[in-house]
Amino acid sequence: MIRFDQVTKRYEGGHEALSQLTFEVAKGEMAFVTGHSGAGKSTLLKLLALIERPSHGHVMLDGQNLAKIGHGGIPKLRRSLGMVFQDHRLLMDRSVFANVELPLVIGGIAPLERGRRVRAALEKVGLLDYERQLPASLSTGEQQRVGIARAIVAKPTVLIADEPTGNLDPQLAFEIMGLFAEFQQVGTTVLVATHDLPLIKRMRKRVVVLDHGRLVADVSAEEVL
Ligand SMILES: Nc1ncnc2c1ncn2[C@@H]1O[C@H](COP(=O)(O)OP(=O)(O)OP(=O)(O)O)[C@@H](O)[C@H]1O
Repeated sequence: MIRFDQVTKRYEGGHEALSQLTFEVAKGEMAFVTGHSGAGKSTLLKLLALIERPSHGHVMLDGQNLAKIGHGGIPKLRRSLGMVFQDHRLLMDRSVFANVELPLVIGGIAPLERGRRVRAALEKVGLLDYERQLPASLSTGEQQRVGIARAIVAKPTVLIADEPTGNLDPQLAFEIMGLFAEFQQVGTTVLVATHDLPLIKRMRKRVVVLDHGRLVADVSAEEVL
């Protein structure tokens, strides 16, 4: 489903954020990407979302070489790829419903169908009763769940998340990760970047470890102690 083939990313100024990175994530698998600050975790996810492009090598998503997707193809790619960020990036002056609905509006989905899908997404994250509220009236954990509902509302085949639990206490973080694991259970491929090792250990999923842009360990779910 996801394949990095000898991927190097060098930012302007010569810094190499990823060096000859090769790994695969199978369809329906859930994996963590971890490593020190600056190891290249966010860069890896940005290449998948076409926020950045590799300097060398190929990134494949669902059998498609991302290098072949031009600017015009990016919205379509982003509909098959749900993205969750640490700072959830919600529109604070719009209701929870409107925030979650946004990808469907952009995708040209009809209003009736939008309502159905938004409520299904809010139900999955346990926020069905919150649709009329503004994000500011919700707790940090609830706001993060709105961000997750928005990421999954268009039923993406792949879900990527960059430090999605960074601001949350350990129990809330575990619950949010549990949500990602539930999406995996219904067939979504999930890739989560985090430096939270205790949380990774609790989840018992595959772990890809980066160090200065290089893959230094790839630990299967069964091997996680
Ligand atoms: N737009 C950019 N321009 C130049 N250098 C960048 C850019 N984005 C990231 N870098 C550099 O690339 C390296 C990898 O950064 P990246 O954000 O991918 O790491 P990370 O593992 O996600 O770190 P963190 O855990 O702190 O978020 C770092 O040295 C960073 O300074």
